[in-house]
Amino acid sequence: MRIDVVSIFPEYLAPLELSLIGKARQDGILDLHVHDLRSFTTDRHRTVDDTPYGGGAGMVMKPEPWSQALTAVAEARPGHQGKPVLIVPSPAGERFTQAMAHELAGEEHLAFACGRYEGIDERVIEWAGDHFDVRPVSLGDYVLNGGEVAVLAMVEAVGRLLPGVVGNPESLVEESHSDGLLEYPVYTKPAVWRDREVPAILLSGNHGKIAQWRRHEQFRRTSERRPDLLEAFDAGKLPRADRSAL
Ligand SMILES: COC(=O)c1cc2cc(CO)sc2[nH]1
Repeated sequence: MRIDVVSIFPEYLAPLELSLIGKARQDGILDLHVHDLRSFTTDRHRTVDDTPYGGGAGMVMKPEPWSQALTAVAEARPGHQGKPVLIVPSPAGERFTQAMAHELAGEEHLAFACGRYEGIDERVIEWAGDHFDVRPVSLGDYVLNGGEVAVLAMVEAVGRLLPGVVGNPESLVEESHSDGLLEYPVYTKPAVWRDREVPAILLSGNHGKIAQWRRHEQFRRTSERRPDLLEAFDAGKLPRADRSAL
């Protein structure tokens, strides 16, 4: 997978050189390029923003530098078929979910446009539709100062799903949201820690009972912390008898 990120703060993406994502880049699994939007300006001051039409506080990102940067990105991999996906982090975007992470992990080429200020001139989003599958995306119902932190999160969420990135692919199966529920609690040695014992079932060696206990805990946690997920969950997957534990 190729990933291109455009930002006025390219150094914000430095953490993507670390840990599993950094190793994926060294291993050639992930081909990540970060571009400074200002290198696509033509004026002496390398201007990327201006005042908003219609008034209001703050500044808006000018369209021309973005069109230059995104054209360069779209042309970066002429060999590959189809339009790259352009993710535009935005508080007004569709919600980023694990399902979307899985969907994006199947793409050949992802591009991320990191807005700052009050956002990017809307005409860029419209224009980009000729070159990209444009997806405004939000990490959640809160507002950051720019798209970079959202991109760090999304690149990690997507990158870790690529084959060869995490050591044991099994660990991707039983994690929160992989089956629509929150994950069960985990424990390790010592068996007793500060007078707190590990649930006895986990020491029983009875793998059927352990699996049942873990499933109960998934439903209990989801019911307590994210009832919205439970409503969305396909009730037919859990026999009624198991719900009695909730
Ligand atoms: C959860 O917040 C976000 O995903 C988010 C993305 C962006 C982009 C901004 C600059 O236009 S502010 C902002 N917040």
